[in-house]
Amino acid sequence: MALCAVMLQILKSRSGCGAWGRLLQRQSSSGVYSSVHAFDEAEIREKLQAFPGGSIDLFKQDSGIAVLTVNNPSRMNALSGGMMVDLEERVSELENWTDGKGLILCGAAETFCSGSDLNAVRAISNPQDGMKMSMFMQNTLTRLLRLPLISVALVEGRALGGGAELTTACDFRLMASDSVCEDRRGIADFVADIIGDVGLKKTSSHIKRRISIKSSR
Ligand SMILES: CCC(=O)SCCNC(=O)CCNC(=O)[C@H](O)C(C)(C)COP(=O)(O)OP(=O)(O)OC[C@H]1O[C@@H](n2cnc3c(N)ncnc32)[C@H](O)[C@@H]1OP(=O)(O)O
Repeated sequence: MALCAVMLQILKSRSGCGAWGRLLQRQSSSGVYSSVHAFDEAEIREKLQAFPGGSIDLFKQDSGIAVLTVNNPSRMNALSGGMMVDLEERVSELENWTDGKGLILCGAAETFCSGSDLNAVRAISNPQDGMKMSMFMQNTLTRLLRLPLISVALVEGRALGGGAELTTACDFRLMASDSVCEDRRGIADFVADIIGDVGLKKTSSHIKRRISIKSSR
């Protein structure tokens, strides 16, 4: 994978100095929602695990660069419930990786991610469970964004819906020339999905810049 090789070189050569060094000093922290918001993580984990399929694979290299792969090729790397739980666990692992410098987030089989698995989304049919799934993912993506690692989303093929959101949890997006990164629900929903209604009022400018990937293609 040529793009991946280029990113590895850039991360290896740049990490640990100047602005990059400052980025590395960011501290991991907890997500947005907790029991204060009536969020019961164990409950939603159990519900998500009822929708298995695919995996999120983490490969930590001795160089300090990790590769996180969204792996569900038969569904264009759609995120099943089990993969959402996997992602949270891989983020926890990265939060505890003291030797880490950089992270490449990519999809298997030369495509990025076609969003949430529509079978799981359809099955989670009531608004309460939908909200809990959204809170779970917002917590995970917030923690991914706050990792003290330089992170790059390597986009080949399609990054759609939740797949496009996933790219916004990285510091940078490197896109193949024929790749597509879009959310068909529109910018407002896109923002709301990432940070939620409460967070919307506090949207920081860097998040707004990330959203502009939709219109920049
Ligand atoms: C946060 C909210 C969200 O993320 S909602 C989900 C937003 N995403 C979408 O709406 C994308 C839905 N998928 C598509 O539009 C197409 O499958 C895309 C990705 C464009 C690929 O088209 P094409 O190259 O023709 O392949 P295909 O449709 O035959 O797909 C191959 C198999 O993969 C499956 N697949 C794809 N995406 C999903 C998905 N998000 N959830 C569940 N399954 C998905 C297709 O159903 C198809 O499966 P099968 O081979 O028919 O069994």
